[in-house]
Amino acid sequence: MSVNLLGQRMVILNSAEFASELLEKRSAIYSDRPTLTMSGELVGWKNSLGLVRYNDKFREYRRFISRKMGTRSLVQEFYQLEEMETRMFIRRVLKEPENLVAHIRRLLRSGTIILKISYGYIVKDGADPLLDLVDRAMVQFSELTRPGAFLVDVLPVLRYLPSWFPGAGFKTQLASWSKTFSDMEDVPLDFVKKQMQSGTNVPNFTSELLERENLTAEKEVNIKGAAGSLYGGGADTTVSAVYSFYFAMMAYPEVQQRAQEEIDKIVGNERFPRLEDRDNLPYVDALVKEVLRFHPIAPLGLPHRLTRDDEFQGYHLPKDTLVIANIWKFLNDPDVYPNPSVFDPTRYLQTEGHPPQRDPRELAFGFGRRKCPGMNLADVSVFISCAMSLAVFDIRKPIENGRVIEPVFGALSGTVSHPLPFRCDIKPRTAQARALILSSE
Ligand code: HEM
Repeated sequence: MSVNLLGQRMVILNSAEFASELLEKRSAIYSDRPTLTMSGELVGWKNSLGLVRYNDKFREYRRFISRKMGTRSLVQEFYQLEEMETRMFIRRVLKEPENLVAHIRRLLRSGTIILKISYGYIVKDGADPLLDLVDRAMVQFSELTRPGAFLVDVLPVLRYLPSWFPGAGFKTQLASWSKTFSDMEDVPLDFVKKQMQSGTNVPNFTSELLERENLTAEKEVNIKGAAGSLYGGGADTTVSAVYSFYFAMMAYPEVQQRAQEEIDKIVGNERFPRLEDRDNLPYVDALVKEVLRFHPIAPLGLPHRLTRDDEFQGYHLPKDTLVIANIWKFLNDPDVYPNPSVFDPTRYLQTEGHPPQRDPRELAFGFGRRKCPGMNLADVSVFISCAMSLAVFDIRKPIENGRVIEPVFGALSGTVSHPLPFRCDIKPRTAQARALILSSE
C-alpha cells in the first residue's frame, strides 16, 4: 500500500515475503532512516541508533553492539545477571502482586539489567538519580515522537522562526529537552570514567569500548551514543512482552498448566529454572515465541528510508520513500498462523504431519541491516521472566464479588505497543514455591 503524506511517500509492506525481498535482500539501499526535525535534529535523538542515518556512524554503533550481544553465545555472559535480577523481580511480585507493571518496569525498563550491562551501574533502592534521568528522557522521547505532536516535523522551516510565532512555541522548552537528552548520554559516561579512574569499575559495555578502541573525540561520542541506544531500544520493549505474557497466562490457564507441568518434570520444585534449561523445556520455549507473536510489540517496526530509486514487481519506488513493514499483519497472517488470535504455543512444536509454524522471532525484530541489535538479549530476558514466573506463580483471572472477571485484551498504539492495564491474581503455587522465592532474599 502506498500513501503520500504532505509530499512524503510511504509504502507499507503487508507481506513478510516482500519485507524480506526489499528490506533484507536489498538492504544496501533500504537501510536509511527518516529525519525527524523535532526529536532528532533539534533535541538530539538523531544520535540514537534507531534514528541514525545509514552512514559510518551507524556502522560503528552496530559494530560496538554486535560485539557485545550480536550472537546467542555472546549473551551467555549475561545469564547470571538475568537470573539474579529476575529472582529479585519475582520476590517483588510476591510481596506486591498488585504492582506487577511497576516491578516489570523496574526489572527491564528502569534498567536494573540494561544499566548494569551498559555502564556497570547498580540502581539504588528507592529514588535513584540516574534512573530518574534516563526514565525522564524516555518519557520525553515518546512525547516528542507522538505522531502529529509537533508542526515543525511537517514544516521544518518553523525551526528558524521565533518562539512567539504560531506553531513555534515548542522553542521555549527546547533547551530543557535537549539538556535531558545530553545528560542521559553524558552523566553515565562520566560515571564510568570516574569508576575506571578510581579502580572500582565493574567491566561493562562502555568501559570495555573506552579501553579497547583507539580513543578519539569522535569515537567517544559514538561510544556514548551506542550505550544510550541500548537503553533507548531495550527500555520499553521487553516490558511490554513480559506484561503480555502475564495476560496470556491468565487468559489461557490450560497453557499455563502445561508449561508448569513441563517445568515441574524437568527442573523440579527445589530450584528456579535457569537459562541452561531452555533446550530441555520445548513447550516453555514455544510459549515465549508465542508471546512475541500474540502481541506484536513493535507493530510497524521503524521506518526504513530508500536511498535510491528502485523497481519491484512492476512498481516504481522513488528515492526517499519510507518503507514500513506491517509486522502486526505478518504475525497475524492466518495463512502462516491459523487462528491467529488464539494463544497457542503448540504452533511451534513439530508433530506427525504438522511442521512447526514460522518462528515469530524472524519477523518481530525487524529486517535487514536495521534488524533489532538487542534481539538475543531480549529473547533471554523474556524467556527467563516467563520460566521463573511459571515455576512459582499461579496467574489467575481476578474474582470480584464472587464473580470471575473475564479478561479482554487491548493494546495501546505507538511505536512500542503496550497491553492496556489489566488486573490479575498472582499467588505462589505452593508453600514450597513461596519458600523458594523468599530464599532468594
Ligand atoms: C522483545 C523485545 C524487542 C522487540 C520486539 C524489538 C523490536 C525491534 C524492531 C522491530 C526494531 C526495528 C527494526 C527495523 O528497523 O527493521 C528494533 C530496533 C532496535 N532495537 Fe529492538 N526490540 C526488542 C528489544 C530490544 C532490546 C532489549 C534492545 C537493546 C538491548 C533493543 C535495541 C534496539 C535498537 C538500538 C534498535 C535500532 C536499530 C537500528 O536502527 O539500527 N531492542 N527493535
